[in-house]
Parts: sequence; C-alpha cells; structure tokens
Amino acid sequence: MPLQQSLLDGPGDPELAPLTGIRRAPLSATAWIDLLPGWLSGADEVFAHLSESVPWRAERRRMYDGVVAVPRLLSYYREGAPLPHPILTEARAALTAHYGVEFTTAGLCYYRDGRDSVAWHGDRIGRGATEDTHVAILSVGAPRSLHLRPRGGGETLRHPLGHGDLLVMGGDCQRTWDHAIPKTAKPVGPRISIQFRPSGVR
Ligand SMILES: O=C(O)CCC(=O)C(=O)O
Ligand SMILES: [Fe+2]
Repeated sequence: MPLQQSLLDGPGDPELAPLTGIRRAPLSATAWIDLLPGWLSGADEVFAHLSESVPWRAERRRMYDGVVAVPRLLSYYREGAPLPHPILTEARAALTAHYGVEFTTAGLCYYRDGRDSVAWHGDRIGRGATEDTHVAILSVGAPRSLHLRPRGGGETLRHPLGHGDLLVMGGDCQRTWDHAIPKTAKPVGPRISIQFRPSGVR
C-alpha cells in the first residue's frame, strides 16, 4: 500500500509530547506562530483511523460563473461534537490548558495528493475578522508545506508540516497574514490536517 510507505512513524500507541517544548517564531510585532515538530508520536494509527472513520465530504463551490470542486475533502466537528479519535480530545485539552484559550471546534481536511490544496486565505469568517485568535493545526500523513505571507504583500514563509507536527497561529495572524497549502507537482501521499479553533472562528 503506497500510503504505508509515506508514513515513517512506525508502530506504537498515539502519544503527545509536552507542549513546553514549543518554539515561537514571531511574524510581526502582533502576529506569531508556535511550532512543535513531532508533537504526536504513534501517528500512523491516527492517520489510518481518521482516513477510514471520518465522514469526509467532497464539496463544490460556486466560483465566478461556474461550480468547482473544492480541492480537498472536509469534515467539521462543531462545538460539543465528539472528536473522531481520543488523541484529538487529548490534544484539544492540552492546547486549551497551554494557551488558556478554549479550543471548541475542529475542522479536518484530507489532501488526497499534491493536486489537493487550500488557496491563500486567513481564517477570517466570524470572530477572526476582528479579534486576535489562536488556530492550532496538527498534521498527520505526508508532509506538506504551509505558506504564510503578510496580507499586504511581502515575502512568503514556508513551513514544512510533517507527520505529527503542530503549528499554532496566534495574535492577529488571521487578519494581517494569509496562509495556504499550495499544490505540488512532487509525488506526495495523502495528508490530514486537524485545525482546532475557539468558538466563532472559521
Ligand atoms: O491544511 C492545513 O493545515 C491548513 C488548512 C486551513 O488553513 C484551513 O482549513 O483554514
Ligand atoms: Fe486556514
């Protein structure tokens, strides 16, 4: 199975490292990202479980004068909805304790291959449009690059997100920066991204 070859974590129960190891990279005076590579170990089983048990949806969106397929599969766990793997419940509790901010919703994306992507955007639907907010991303599966650039234009920063890695955006990052997962022509396996957000942020 080509999927297995892309995962390097080996067997073992899913386990989260302490968040004390997280490193902050300021983006500006008011925006930052926190990074913790390898936050989740034993991520193979998590990837396999989520691939199979999450109700993935293929969405279509109206664009200009046509309707196009959204280039990734989606699933959304609103506030109060049980998450699809116990390690995600644990991850959310750890993030909530570490940041003193309640993460209540989870958006999941499934990038089937390098043609799947998310275009430049900020998570500005709702509260993120006007208030500082945290958005925490746990990545499992094939590594993909998260790109960030200032909204007014400027240099693009590239952060590779691998199997079990955590990246948290904070401050006014959603208002003043955009992020994207660009398509890649390289042969890449599937990736699942889990985004934890506080209430009212999309
Ligand atoms: O796949 C990712 O890690 C990012 C997804 C994202 O930016 C979003 O769904 O808002
Ligand atoms: Fe986003």
